[in-house]
Amino acid sequence: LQRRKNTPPGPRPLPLIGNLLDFSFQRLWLRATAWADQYGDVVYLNLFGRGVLFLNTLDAAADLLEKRGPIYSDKPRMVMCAELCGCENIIAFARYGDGFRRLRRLMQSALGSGNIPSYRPLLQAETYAFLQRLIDTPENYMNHIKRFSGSQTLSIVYGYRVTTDDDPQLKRAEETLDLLGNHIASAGAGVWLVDVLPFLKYVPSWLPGAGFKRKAAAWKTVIERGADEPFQWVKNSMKAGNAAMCYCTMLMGKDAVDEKREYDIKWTANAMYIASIDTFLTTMSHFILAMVKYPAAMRKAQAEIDALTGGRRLPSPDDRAALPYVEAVLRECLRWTAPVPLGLPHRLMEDDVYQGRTIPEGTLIFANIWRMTHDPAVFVDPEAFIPERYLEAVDDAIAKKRDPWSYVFGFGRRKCPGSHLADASLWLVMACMLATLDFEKATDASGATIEPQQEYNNATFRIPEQFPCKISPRSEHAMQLVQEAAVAA
Ligand code: HEM
Repeated sequence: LQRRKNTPPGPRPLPLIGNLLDFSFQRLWLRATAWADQYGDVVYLNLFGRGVLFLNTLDAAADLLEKRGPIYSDKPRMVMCAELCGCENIIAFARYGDGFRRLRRLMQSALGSGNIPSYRPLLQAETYAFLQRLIDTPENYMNHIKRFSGSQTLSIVYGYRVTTDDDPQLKRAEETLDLLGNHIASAGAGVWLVDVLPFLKYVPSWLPGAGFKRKAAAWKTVIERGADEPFQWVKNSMKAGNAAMCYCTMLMGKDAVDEKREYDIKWTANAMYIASIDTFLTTMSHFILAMVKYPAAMRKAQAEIDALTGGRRLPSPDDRAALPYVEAVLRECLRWTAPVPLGLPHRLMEDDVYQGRTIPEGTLIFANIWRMTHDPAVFVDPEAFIPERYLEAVDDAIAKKRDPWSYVFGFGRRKCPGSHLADASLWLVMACMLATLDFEKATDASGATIEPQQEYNNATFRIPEQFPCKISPRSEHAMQLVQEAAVAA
């Protein structure tokens, strides 16, 4: 049993199954945080003998995932998801090595902070269209956010503009996400029998009991189609000479690219839309929730914007430095939401020792981002939405611990490559929503206020179910500004 090897503290495992009974795959971040309170900064469990480690502080995550990055950046072998269903081409599932480094470099070259200004016109066009839809049918706000995250991503990645809710490329993106989240990765949190007994990969598909292979073959077709179709669309537009500036055209350049580079561009493009849709959905729906629950913060942010623009125009990215309270609202929103509360698991590549305890090779490492963003020692009243906490003067060490950018995007060599893009896009959409819309609690037929309830049914992202709320334009003039901007974009 792994406990005998002087592993870090954690709940006592049972023979063979280890800590299986301690786990809950729904809201695992809350369970992991309760373990942190009981056992400390680093907590170790095992599942059928395989180690699972939770890093509960910024220091522990930095010590291992960043300073010891060369051995903490691998991904677990996922036979069903990665090898049989073809997801190994998607960077978030790629094993650590040369192929992974190639994909990473490619993404960084197009998504580094220096490239973000070139995406501005696309971000603005998508933001204005989204505001218009919110004004027209506010009761469908969750669908509008979904459509915004999907169409913004298709536009940035492929230069493809979505014009209707049932757009075929949007449907394709949704199909891929549904397949990944609800089918391939749903069985026991993504673990299939073939992951435990990899030799099953070689059994013929027609054998009874090999249904997983037939499923995998069908799902692989869907995954590949999700990557091929939009990429082929960009290539055709490039040939026709009417391709828009986007991630793919930026990397394809004017000269012919070799087959390998083209393959890498296609799959990183695919990874981008998979990775951005649910994270945006989670963050933006929590933003609305925060505005509904904390109207004083909303009013303060609106007053700051009005003082700058005089209500005569929409805020633009150039206004950012002049709007410190709006900046604090964005930071608090990322902290309060913690969109990916346990990050994505890394795999330790060799035995390691930390704080005198052994961590065995193969251990899955989770950064407990939820705990870091809700640690009462760092954030007073962590459950409350308080943007003012970022405006206090504090020393550098505390400022780093309090800065959500230090952890909500993960750590080390696998840290989110889309963080600069997410930052620019979220700032713009939130500033424009604050400038033009009011968010309030809904009322029922008798006029009584309905308190929004948060329900979460996703194991990886904190996507809330739609909650009742009232969204309305701040004024006739605000409506007009949105309309003009949406038509002009
Ligand atoms: C609010 C928005 C977002 C949040 C909070 C977020 C957060 C994260 C986190 C926590 C990880 C795991 C990092 C780790 O393993 O340590 C990650 C990975 C990733 N993210 Fe994001 N993300 C966001 C938006 C985006 C966007 C817009 C893109 C694409 C343009 C993107 C692309 C990716 C990719 C490709 C990975 C996998 C990286 C790898 O395994 O090497 N993300 N993200």
